[in-house]
Amino acid sequence: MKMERGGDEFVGDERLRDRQFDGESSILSSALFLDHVGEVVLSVNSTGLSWKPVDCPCDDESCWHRKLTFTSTAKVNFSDIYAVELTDLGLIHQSILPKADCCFLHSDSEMYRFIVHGFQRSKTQPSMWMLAMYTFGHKDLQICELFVNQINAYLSKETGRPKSLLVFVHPLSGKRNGRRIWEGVGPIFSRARVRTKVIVTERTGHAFDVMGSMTNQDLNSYDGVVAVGGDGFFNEILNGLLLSRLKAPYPPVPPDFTDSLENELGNSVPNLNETAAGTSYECEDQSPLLPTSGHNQSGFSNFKIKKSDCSSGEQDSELCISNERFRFGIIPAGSTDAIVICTTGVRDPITSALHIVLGKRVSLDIAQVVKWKATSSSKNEPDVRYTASFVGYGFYGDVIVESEKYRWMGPKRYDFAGTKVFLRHRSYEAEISYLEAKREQNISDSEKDQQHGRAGDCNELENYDLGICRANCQTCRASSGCTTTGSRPATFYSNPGKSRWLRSRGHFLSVGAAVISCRNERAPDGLVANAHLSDGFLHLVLIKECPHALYLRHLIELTRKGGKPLDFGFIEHHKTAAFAFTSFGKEGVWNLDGELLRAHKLSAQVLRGLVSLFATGPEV
Ligand SMILES: Nc1ncnc2c1ncn2[C@@H]1O[C@H](COP(=O)(O)OP(=O)(O)OP(=O)(O)O)[C@@H](O)[C@H]1O
Repeated sequence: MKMERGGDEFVGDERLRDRQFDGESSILSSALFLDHVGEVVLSVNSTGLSWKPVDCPCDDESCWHRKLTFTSTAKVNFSDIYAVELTDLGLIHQSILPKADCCFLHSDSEMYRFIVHGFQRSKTQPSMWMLAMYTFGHKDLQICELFVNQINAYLSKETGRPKSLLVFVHPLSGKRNGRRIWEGVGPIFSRARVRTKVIVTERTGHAFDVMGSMTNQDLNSYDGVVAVGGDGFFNEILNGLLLSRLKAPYPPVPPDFTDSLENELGNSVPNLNETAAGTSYECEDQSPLLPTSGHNQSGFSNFKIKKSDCSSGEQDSELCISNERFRFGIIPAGSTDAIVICTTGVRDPITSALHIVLGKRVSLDIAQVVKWKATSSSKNEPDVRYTASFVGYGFYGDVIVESEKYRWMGPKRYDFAGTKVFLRHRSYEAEISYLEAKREQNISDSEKDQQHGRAGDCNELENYDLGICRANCQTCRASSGCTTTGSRPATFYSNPGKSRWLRSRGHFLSVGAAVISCRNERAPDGLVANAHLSDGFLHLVLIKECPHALYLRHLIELTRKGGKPLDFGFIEHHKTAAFAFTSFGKEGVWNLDGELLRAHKLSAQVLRGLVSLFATGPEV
């Protein structure tokens, strides 16, 4: 049989040849059969695999093999390979190319096989990663084993890939198919030999309780935690980890905000403006993610920094918790999945699973939100939460209240509730104070100029990429003081004294603070198209009372790709590191990732690059 020729041809010293591809000498090279293609010479070098068709022996100018197959070498880098596995004796299929008598392409044959597992980017949507499998066969089992061992040896040198993960699966998330989604991607983890401890949640708060009760030593045995669910579920896990461990200073607030709390609480309210300034920091080693922390006499929380881990000069404001190893992962199964869309570019469980097993890494800002008083008449009791995506008051809270009545509708309940709340058109009186971003930080003016085709005064801003956040985003790198290794010390806003407090008071249909752009399938560019994953800013979006029709136009703009939902006179958009909120009169509710929070007085700040995610940022 012709196909056997390739298997028999390379014997003894000839069997494994040293060849050159792309100028780099290969370590291992041999003729094998590639499933559905034909006979190829496969080579391994330090960067990856490459293969080329064996030369066709015929002189026939019309030979399909010569014409169609391969003038070029196919290549897969190790960074794009997540597993290789030896399989049983089995069929290698004939070429899918037209038959040609002169070449060895026209019959299936049984041989030993191994499969290289990698991925390919979708041609139409580069952020979408699709599984790719290359099955090679050879008559000699030893040849297959040699390749598998060599490829495995290189894969083990790939840095940053997780070996052990804690996985929470929310079975009722989104369309109630969290479990099925996990079963769909589970084999990717087992092929990549990532150990997974899987917990299928049984109730709200289950994942929070598990995360909160685990010791740091337990957490240290994992390289990260994966949520199979929606944004709310991820934030529950995030809070389970942070609330019991991170004692961050409360957000800075304007003096009158503190005064009004102090009047009611006496000395028990810390002077928030002094919290961070002048404190010293150190890190605790056992924590997988977080620094040790402690309260000073006035009740503030002090971060501690391990100086050797931090590269930026401004150590007094740095919190060194950006652990390179420990990361979060999200496999989308929810109703919105905005965090996944903003961090991978698509809402696709396979893409997310690949980002995780390949050990991708991106830093994420986290907002710390403190509810001080539930209602104007209730007691002051600071209650801290963390969010990776969005907090909203007014319209956003009312939609959640309304949608809870229609849970049985599944994700469609948000549309139904949204319409009802929109028709109601309720506004709430409130005062919002926010820290002015410094000129060189506040690039929104310049962003607006760009949008409108004006040059803008960009002198101070030339290092910033003013576009949208994407993989290897220059804005996030520049503003985080990223080191050459890509590590980013997490920081909190430490010096409010240097910035002015600005304020806005009025009747608002909604008050929202976005940590990220919040892109989703309904709002393809998100609420704030140019928000970044880790630039250290919140985007405050204040929508003032306005005619119904104008509000509808804002909502329609939100659903349009390339729309300008914030370009309306009744909308204020401020980039800020922190804000404080007080309601007057009729009180609305806050929506924190789908969870309701009653807060008459609330403050929030961004913690820059606090956590890392298994993701690259969108490839757009
Ligand atoms: N087994 C469970 N049964 C009921 N509720 C659960 C369970 N596990 C988790 N939850 C709760 O469900 C909430 C919502 O989950 P999740 O975010 O996955 O779904 P979603 O609201 O459909 O999606 P999205 O947040 O993307 O809109 C979580 O905050 C969590 O507290």
